[in-house]
Amino acid sequence: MTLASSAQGSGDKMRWESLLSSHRLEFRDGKIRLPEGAPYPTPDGRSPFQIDVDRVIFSSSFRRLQNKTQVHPLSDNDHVHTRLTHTIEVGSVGQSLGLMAGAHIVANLPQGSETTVADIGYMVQAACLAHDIGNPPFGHSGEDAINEWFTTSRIAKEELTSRLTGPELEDLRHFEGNAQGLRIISQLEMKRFDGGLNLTYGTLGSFIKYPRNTSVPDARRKEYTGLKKPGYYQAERDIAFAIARVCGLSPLDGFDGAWRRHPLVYLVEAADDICYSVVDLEDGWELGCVSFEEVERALAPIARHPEKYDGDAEQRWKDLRSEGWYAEKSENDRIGFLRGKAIGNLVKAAVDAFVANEDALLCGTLEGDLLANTPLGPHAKACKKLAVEKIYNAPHVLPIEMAGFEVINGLLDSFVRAAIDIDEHKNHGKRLPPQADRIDKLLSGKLSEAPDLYSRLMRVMDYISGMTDRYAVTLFRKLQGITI
Ligand SMILES: Nc1nc2c(ncn2[C@H]2C[C@H](O)[C@@H](COP(=O)(O)OP(=O)(O)OP(=O)(O)O)O2)c(=O)[nH]1
Repeated sequence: MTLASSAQGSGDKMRWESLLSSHRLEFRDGKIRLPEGAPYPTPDGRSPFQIDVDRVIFSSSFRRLQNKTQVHPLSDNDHVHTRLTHTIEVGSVGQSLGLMAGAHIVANLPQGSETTVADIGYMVQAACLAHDIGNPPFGHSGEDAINEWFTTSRIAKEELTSRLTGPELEDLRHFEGNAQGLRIISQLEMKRFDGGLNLTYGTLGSFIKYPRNTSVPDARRKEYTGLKKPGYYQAERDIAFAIARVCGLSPLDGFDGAWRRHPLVYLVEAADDICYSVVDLEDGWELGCVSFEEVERALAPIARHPEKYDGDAEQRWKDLRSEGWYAEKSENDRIGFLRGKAIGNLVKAAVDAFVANEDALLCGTLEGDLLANTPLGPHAKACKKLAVEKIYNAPHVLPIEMAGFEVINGLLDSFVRAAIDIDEHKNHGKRLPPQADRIDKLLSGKLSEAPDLYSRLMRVMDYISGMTDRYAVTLFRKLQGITI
């Protein structure tokens, strides 16, 4: 029996009334103030979750996604996706998923509930708009670079191991865009270290894709989808516990601070998967990594006649090619047609799977993600496989990712050195080296005002991971004396 299927009985079943909470994360005197009584009414008649959408969109971390890598770092082609265009698309698909699944959820809520279908659309959209907000420069290779530096660099091994606790070290060695995202929306943006964007618990619960900390051993990550990656750091432990408590997430037995996923996480995840499994192929074709025919063969079984789910994929591609109206279109138009149809069909299939598996979602027992539980799952998986084989490791991607690795290593060398020197200075009254002083000023004094070394290092991570690709390269060059 896997962990996913081990929740038993109605005692373990999560309840929509708590999962859709419109109470906001709030702090008083530096501590979380758990909600009491009814949520405050919104001042202007907007849905509380629409306010979440607006707060995420107007945050500076969201704006910086425009110059962060989706797949192709620092591309000269203005037509391929950045994290921002990807995020906007995920928000759009997420809203549709939320509205369609929301119609089913709201129809079955107890009488007197005020949650509307539109609320659920906004809730999923807000979580979608935030889903990549914690991504560092250079995408996944940026995450790898940070983790490798904190595991293998001389400074990390010789100077940090003895100064930090085990869980603190785990946070730094497992930098993860998802955990950083929670930190951004709940701590760093708007009200700094005072509840951040003050989002609703419903949106925060839908955002935490991996409701566990960085200390879960690698060997246990496969036991449940929600354990795959870290979703929060020690610094956000109280916030994660508050989200779990207010939303009523079921605890995962045998773990300290891990819970079953909020059911709407599955819609956020599906929106992300739907978008990138389709458009990464389109971008790959645009940049010459895959041929038009490869993309067409991959998308045709999803775009055409999805009701014939068991049909022969090859035959469906041939049927499509033989249709006169299609054959007359340009390749660009054909890609546009396939994209639109494929996304529409995947959305419908995901909503069907959500409704069919609602009980398992509320019990936290669904195995795998939502798309894997649809008849289109294998075709979506084939799209991802093609992207992994031919696009993510394309010849133009790898050298820039390697350069990104060097950039992040160089920045961490300088900034972590400064954080350690500032800590020594604070603890032993030593003279602050001039470079540490400059770096502290660059971060507006955030390193010297932090209470301890762990907090200083987290602020270094906030600064470096918040950089856009271009800013990281420019700053690195300056620090190396390449451009003054
Ligand atoms: N250049 C490059 N892009 C990648 C690589 N792996 C994934 N990507 C791209 C593909 C997608 O557009 C995007 C997200 O892919 P992932 O499967 O890693 O993310 P997923 O959303 O499942 O991760 P998450 O669970 O949200 O952390 O990043 C890689 O090795 N190289």
